[in-house]
Amino acid sequence: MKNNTAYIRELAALAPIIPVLVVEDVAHAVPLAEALVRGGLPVLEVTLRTPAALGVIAAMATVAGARVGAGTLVTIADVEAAKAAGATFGVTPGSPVALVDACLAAGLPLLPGAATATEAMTLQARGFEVLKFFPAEGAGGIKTLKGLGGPLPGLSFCPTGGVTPENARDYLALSNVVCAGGSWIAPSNLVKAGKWDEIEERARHAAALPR
Ligand SMILES: O=C(O)C(=O)C[C@H](O)[C@H](O)COP(=O)(O)O
Repeated sequence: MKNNTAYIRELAALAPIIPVLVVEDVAHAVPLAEALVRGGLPVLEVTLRTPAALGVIAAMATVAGARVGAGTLVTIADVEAAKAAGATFGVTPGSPVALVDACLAAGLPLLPGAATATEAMTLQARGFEVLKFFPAEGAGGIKTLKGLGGPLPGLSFCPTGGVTPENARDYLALSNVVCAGGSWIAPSNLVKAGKWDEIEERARHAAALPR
């Protein structure tokens, strides 16, 4: 578990924001990843929400500097497919035991999802120290993270779900937040329209957020 934590901490240290990506066309993968890396966001979470996602992961993995992970890991088959496609880390919205076991068995470093104290404590007992706080805004946002920080000072979080350019600064200012995830840097409409310059610009702003 030391390795898992070290790997996820290393990713979190690379940029304050992890762009959450929903990509429908494999042809968009390389220019999108290149724009995000150029903009200073090298850690990419490709959600397995589209039929193209595994191909997107494989294509993005060829981009120099990109650290490509798979999000929306929900089933054991997702874990195996993501690993085979070349994902170097995984992200789950929640953390059923069998899913966490599958990631450990696959040797896929994991940012496991948690929304409550019990979920966070269960993961901590298994050795995870950095968790995805999801869905961040829906689960109480900054107030909940502050609350968890009292009794669980050994845990760090990557809040995702409802993080925006407006509230990202406040999340990142919390002592138990190491980075945050969000879809605003590369929303589907900009990806579909091939607006790589606009995405790079959004990435640049996000990469400059203080923490
Ligand atoms: O599919 C997953 O596993 C996810 O990670 C869900 C994402 O966290 C949110 O969809 C991002 O939330 P927004 O930035 O509010 O759009």
